[in-house]
This record gives sequence, C-alpha cells and structure tokens, in this order.
Amino acid sequence: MITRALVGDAYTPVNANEVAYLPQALIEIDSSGRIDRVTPAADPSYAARLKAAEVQHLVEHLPADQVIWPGFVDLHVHAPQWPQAGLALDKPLAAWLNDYTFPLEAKYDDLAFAKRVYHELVHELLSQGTTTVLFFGTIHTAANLELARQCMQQGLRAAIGRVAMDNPDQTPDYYRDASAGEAVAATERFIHQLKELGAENPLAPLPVITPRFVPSCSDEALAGLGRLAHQYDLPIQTHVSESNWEHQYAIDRFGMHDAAVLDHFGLLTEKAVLAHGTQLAPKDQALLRERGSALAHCPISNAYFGNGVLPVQELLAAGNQVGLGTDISGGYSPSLYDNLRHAVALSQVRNDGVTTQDAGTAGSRISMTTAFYLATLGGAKALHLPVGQVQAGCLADLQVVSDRFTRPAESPQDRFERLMYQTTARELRQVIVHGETVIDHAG
Ligand SMILES: O=c1[nH]c(=O)c2nc[nH]c2[nH]1
Repeated sequence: MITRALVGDAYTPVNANEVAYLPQALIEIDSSGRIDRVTPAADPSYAARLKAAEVQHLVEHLPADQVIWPGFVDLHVHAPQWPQAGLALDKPLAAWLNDYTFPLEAKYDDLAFAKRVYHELVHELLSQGTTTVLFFGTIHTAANLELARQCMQQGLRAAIGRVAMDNPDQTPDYYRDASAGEAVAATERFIHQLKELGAENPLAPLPVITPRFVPSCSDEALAGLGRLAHQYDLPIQTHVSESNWEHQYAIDRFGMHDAAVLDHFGLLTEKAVLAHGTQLAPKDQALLRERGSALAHCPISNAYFGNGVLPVQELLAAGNQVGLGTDISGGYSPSLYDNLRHAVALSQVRNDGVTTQDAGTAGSRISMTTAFYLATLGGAKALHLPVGQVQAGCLADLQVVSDRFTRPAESPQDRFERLMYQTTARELRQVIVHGETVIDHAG
C-alpha cells in the first residue's frame, strides 16, 4: 500500500561514473518503508499515477528550489569519540589512541554519559543527511545497547559493533578485555542482546564483529572473532593498513601484511568493511577483491593519520568495493558532504603530486560523481543493504536539499556538482528514513 509520494527533481547514483537526473519524478513509498515506484515525468503513466496519489492526499510537491537524493551511508564512525572530534589531530596515531582516545572511550562504563553523547551524535548524523551508519562502540555492552536504542528512537539505520581489544601490549589496563575468551564471549552476548532489543523494530541495528585492529587483539581473540563471524554470518569491521606504524606492526608481529593477518583469522569476508587501507600493497588490494571485502575510505582522517592517500580510482577500476566514512574522530567532521569534497581534493593531490619534482600518480583523480557514489551506493553495497539509490525496491532513505541560489542556465549535472560542494546541514529540508521524515526543516 502506498503511504506517501514525493514529487521533485531527483538525482540517483547509477554506478561509480554516472549519476541519473530524474526531473519532477514521482516517488511512491509503501507501508514497508520501501520505494515502490519511481515514475519519470515523461512516462506515459505519470499523469494517472500522480492523480491517483493526489486523490488520496498522499503527494508532497517539493518547491522548485529543492532536490532529492539518497541519504548517505557512513561506513566508519567511532561513536564514543564524538566528544573529541577535532582534538589532537596533530598527534601520531599511536599517541592519539593512547593519550586521548582510550581514556575517553573508557568513560562509557557510565551509562548516563553514554546516553547524553549518543543522543547528540545520532541527531547530528541525521542532521547532516546521513541515514545509515556502521558504528564502532566501546567494550561496554550497556553503552552499545544505548547507542542502538538512540538509533531506533531517532530513526537512524545502523550496524553496531562491540569493540574487542584484549592485547595487553597495545591497550591500557583500564580499558581492555580481561582475556581473549572474554572478548569473544562478550561479543557473543552482545549479538544476542542486540537482537533481542531490536526484535520487531524495522530499524533494528545489525550486530557487527569488531576486532579494533590487529595491534589491539591477541591471536586467540582474532581467531575467536573470525569463528563468530562465520557462525552467525555477520558483518565484520576493523581497520587495515591504516598508517605506516600500523602496517609495520603487523609485519613485525606476524611476518605478514595486515590484510593477510585478517584473512588468516577468517576476518576477510564479503561482509567485511575495512577502514582506511592507505598502506595496502597491490597484493593486499587483490586479496580484498578476491574476498569481496570493502574499504571505508576516510579522506579527512587519512590526511592526519594515513601517511598517504587511498588510490580510490585505481581500486574502483580494479573492481574493489569502496564506500566513504567520516571516521569520527580521526576525522573531525560528522558530515559526509565534507568527506566527499575531501575525497575529490585528495585524489587531485595524489594525481598531481605535492611538489614540481613529484610527478604524482596519473589516473588517480576522482570526480564528484564518483565521490557521490562512495557516499551512497558504494556504502550500500559494502553493507549489502538495499539503500543508496532513488529506485524502486530500495528502502526509502532520502534527503531533500534546498538550493539557495538560482542559476537558470545551469545543466542538471552542473547543478548536482555545485550542490555537492555547497550543501551543509543548513540546506537540508528533510531527512527521510524507512519512509518516515526524521529531520524536518520543511516549513
Ligand atoms: O582512526 C582510527 N581510530 C581509532 O579509534 C582506531 N583504533 C585503531 N585504529 C584506529 N584508527
């Protein structure tokens, strides 16, 4: 049954190189939260379908200065780090973790603190046009469940991982799983508790197996988490070859690259999403391709901690799955708009090099169309979710954005690119998740 219909100019990704423009499309949404049908204005059935929906008072005609595109998919958010977004980004990764991040994450054994932060963060992400998020939580199950509650209450689609970290050499004694057995058992308990909490809720967050990264975990924990991922057929998230230090750490400890270590422990599956990957060698990239594991490109964070720029264009051309992440708080911004702009800019730097002596890497540049793909369909594919497109059969997770400027002679593609550069939370008129408006500045 159709419950709602929008009429307006829409844009949707087709693939990494193409965005479709649908002028005055009729977008019909059904009671299961899905897009039932998208009818272009030129379609012969358009007038009759529009009339039928209008008779039932289901139609919302968007003003001419508003456009629709899919809600964004953020593939990498550390929820507990929101209070420190923008802090200490001049420190190296290991110091940033030990001196800032671990002390902050340890505070989430205080449920009142968790509730305050997670309420604010979920609202903020929705306000930025993000409708699906892959979250790292902390080691605290109650706080992670509170994050899930906030997502369901405020209407954010989410997948949430209870972070596992038990290696005494690389984690502080005040913030660590007591043993490998506890890291695995607590993860398994979280899977069940989250499933119970979300029962019957269409926005029930999915549990995610979450070894923090190779340095934080013992061999036994990595192996146990790999077993759990297979037993419950769940997504996996972790970091991979994210900096020179971390990449070298895996080589020193295992005599292998990070990606091969994850594969050894059964953690490279087609449901795995790996953050960063700036230091992946060609053979690691090929392994990810073979396994169908996706990369979460986090351009802002990489500028601080990555010691390099991910070769997004080359990876996409080779057939790797890639989406986009804010990496709060390795990245300071909760906005995927900011991140897709940085993705384009960094790719240009990679292409051209940083000095006249440095020839750069030709063929590295990505277009805004590709960055839009990363923030929508790329992320959706990584999570195997039917979101990220304005298309029949997709879940109705959408953004309605206002264009503050009138440019009558502009082509649809030029308007799309300008809006991708100019849109901020201020321009968002509505954010729709599962067919319901969850952020409403329409009035
Ligand atoms: O950007 C990052 N943020 C983190 O919290 C983290 N932990 C391990 N590696 C990390 N990288």
